[in-house]
Order: sequence, then structure tokens, then C-alpha cells
Amino acid sequence: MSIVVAIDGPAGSGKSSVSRAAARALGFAYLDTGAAYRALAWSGLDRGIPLADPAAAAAAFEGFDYSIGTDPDDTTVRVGAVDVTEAIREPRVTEVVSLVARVPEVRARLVELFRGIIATTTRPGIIVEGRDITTVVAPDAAVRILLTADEQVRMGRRSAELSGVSAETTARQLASRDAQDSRVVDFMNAADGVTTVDSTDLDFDQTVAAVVALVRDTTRVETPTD
Ligand SMILES: Nc1ncnc2c1ncn2[C@@H]1O[C@H](COP(=O)(O)OP(=O)(O)O)[C@@H](O)[C@H]1O
Ligand SMILES: Nc1ccn([C@@H]2O[C@H](COP(=O)(O)OP(=O)(O)O)[C@@H](O)[C@H]2O)c(=O)n1
Repeated sequence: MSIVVAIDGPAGSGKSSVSRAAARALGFAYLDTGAAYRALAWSGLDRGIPLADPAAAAAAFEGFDYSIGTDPDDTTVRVGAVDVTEAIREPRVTEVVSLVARVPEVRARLVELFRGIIATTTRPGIIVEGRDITTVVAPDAAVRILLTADEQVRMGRRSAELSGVSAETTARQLASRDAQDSRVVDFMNAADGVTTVDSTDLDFDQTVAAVVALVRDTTRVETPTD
């Protein structure tokens, strides 16, 4: 059985980048669960499915042939044969992804898919990040972390990544997406047994080091750099 590290948090808290770097340092696999919600939204847009209709969004799962790499150095996302790794980050997808994520049937199917990926990991551990990993997908994970940062800081980091979009627009969209997502699952408060890592005053390397230290201290795992 591989060690499971579950990380949740709001948009722009550093889940993807920190989890990927921590997985590299530990020799673990890495699973970005948000990519699946994004890919389903992308696929719905591609097929002209009206995603605002929950029944239509649930039906979008039919014919959704999804795959993602769990090597932290190759997280290629595919729908069928199409590489959508870049396309799922486009603002048009970000705008509608919460419509897909709010549908219970969609969440149930994706939770099963994530559990299947976790169960077949061949590395000593896997870091899984998203919104409901510590609470729903892997509540029994050996290490459970809520990664947070003040909203202003998160907005600033996300806006630095996106060229061609104003800081105000990025901030508004991020706040609105967190508000919509919060109605479905609570990722702003740590559940019982979940350790909060607040990166507001930490730089990127310090945040990665804090996560790696938590994994090492909790699991006593021997890692490549030991
Ligand atoms: N502690 C940190 N200090 C500075 N920048 C950070 C820190 N953590 C993450 N970042 C940067 O913030 C941006 C958003 O991080 P990302 O991993 O995409 O967040 P999330 O997956 O939670 O939305 C990225 O550009 C990332 O490099
Ligand atoms: N475990 C998860 C992961 C993502 N999501 C949904 O997927 C969307 C995209 O997730 P993401 O992790 O790529 O978003 P960012 O925080 O990286 O922008 C979120 O806005 C949620 O609607 C979810 O509902 N549950």
C-alpha cells in the first residue's frame, strides 16, 4: 500500500505547484484532481453540452474518456486521444468548471476514478490535491493537509501567472469560483485531524519544505534525499 498524502485548499493557495514539487522531493506520484473537473468541463464545451443544466452536466460523463499522468514530471491530461493539458487552464473552462463540480453524480463518478488511480500507484506514496481529498476522496490518508493563504496573496499569485487578464478580473473570478465551490464542499476550514499549512508568509520553497517535513515526520518515510 502506498502512503497517501491528501491536500485541499482554495484556488491559488499553491496546491498544484507545491504538491508537484513535494512529490518530486519524496519520490512520490502526484494526482491533480481539479484537472478531471476541468477536462470534463472542456469536453462538455467541446460537445456543445449546456453545462448550466445539472442533468446535462451529469450526462456529459457518458463518452468521457479521461486520463492523466501521475509522474510529477509528466502530468499530461488527455480526453480520448486529445492532449488537453493546456486547454483546460483556459479562462473559458475556468468560468464553467464549478457548474460541473456542483453535480453530485459527477462528483461520485470522479471520486471513484480518483480512488482507482490512488489504488494502482506503484510509487511508495502519492500526493493527491483538490477540494475534498481530506474529507471525501481519502479521509483515511496518512497525511492530511489544508493549504491556505490570505485571499489577497492568492489573488496576487494567480494574477501573476495569467497574462492578458487584468488583476481585478482575476481577483473577481477567483473569489466567485471559491464562493460557488464552497457551497459544495468545505475547503476553507480544516476537518478534524487535518493540519493547516498557511503559506501567506512563506515563499514557495518554504511551503514545499513544510509539506515534505510533515510527510516525513508523520510517516517516517525514507526518501531519496534522506
Ligand atoms: N508559498 C508560495 N509563495 C509564492 N508563490 C507561490 C507559493 N505557493 C504557490 N505559489 C505560486 O502561486 C501560484 C498559484 O499556485 P497553484 O499551485 O496554481 O495553486 P492552486 O493549485 O492551489 O490553485 C503559482 O504560480 C505558484 O507558483
Ligand atoms: N477535488 C476537487 C478538485 C477540484 N474541484 C473543482 O474543480 C475546479 C478546478 O480545480 P483546480 O484545482 O484546477 O483549480 P485551481 O485552484 O488550481 O484554480 C474547482 O474550481 C472546483 O470546482 C472540485 O470540486 N473538487
